[in-house]
Amino acid sequence: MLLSTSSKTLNLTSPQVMGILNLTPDSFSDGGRFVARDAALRHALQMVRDGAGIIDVGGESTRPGADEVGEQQELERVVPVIELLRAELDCWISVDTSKAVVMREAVSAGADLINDIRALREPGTLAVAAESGAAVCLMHMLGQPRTMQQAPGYSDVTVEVLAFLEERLSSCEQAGIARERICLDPGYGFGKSLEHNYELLGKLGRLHATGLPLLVGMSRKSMIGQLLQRDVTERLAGTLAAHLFALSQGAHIFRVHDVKDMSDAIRVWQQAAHYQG
Ligand SMILES: Nc1nc2[nH]c(S[C@@H](C(=O)O)c3ccccc3)nc2c(=O)[nH]1
Repeated sequence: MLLSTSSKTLNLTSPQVMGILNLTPDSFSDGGRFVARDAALRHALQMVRDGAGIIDVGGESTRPGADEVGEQQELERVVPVIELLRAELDCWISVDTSKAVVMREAVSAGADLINDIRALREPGTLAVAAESGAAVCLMHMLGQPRTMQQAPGYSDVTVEVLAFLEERLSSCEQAGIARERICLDPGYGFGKSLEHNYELLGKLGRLHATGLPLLVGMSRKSMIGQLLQRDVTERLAGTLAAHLFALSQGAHIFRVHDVKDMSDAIRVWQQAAHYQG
């Protein structure tokens, strides 16, 4: 299975680790320690050495209740770092944004993948993504980050997430974005209760109905913390378990903070899976 841009292809026959590069002062787990650009570059270089095939650059915290970040502020955080990474790294670079202008400038600066938690529903984003030639990740979210965790409700979370992603898929195809450029993400932690998240993980295989690559991101999230009663610095074991379960269900891309640990876990899992009956 592959994920393509208009000029590059990512080979997904092997699991790909997406390393998180938070450039936000209020990002809930890194506490903004990577705001300085050289620190961001050093962290990205280390994540590539540790096995990351994609670096995900984010300038807007999507922490529930987080304040919206302005366009100019997000541009100033994200674009110079993507330029720096592009000059130094051969890996894929993704930009975690929902703003059309940030998508356009980030791809111009060298981003290969638009990672939009709002699945290209904001004004102008479908057109910008289509003309950018970049790959796209469409993620499910119920509501908006400020309110999404207040009382999320579904009749069948897996059915509804799949229906949402298929609707966004057809909007993308109508806008001229080829399926080969698209991967899908159930959006763990985005408008889901603890039970919704685990049902969505247990039934992740249902999303293969789309025939598209699946990206999952559960790293250090409350679905781990609430279940285990662990704070954000103590969620590595739970994060690895959740992502290896997703791998066993055929997921392709894993968005994590702890790249070295995820890379090691994948290698051990693959060594055993190689001999499976
Ligand atoms: N595609 C894709 N992009 C993503 N961006 C993020 S923000 C997330 C975090 O853990 O950084 C987060 C979620 C909730 C609160 C704070 C931070 N999560 C995803 C994901 O699950 N999938």
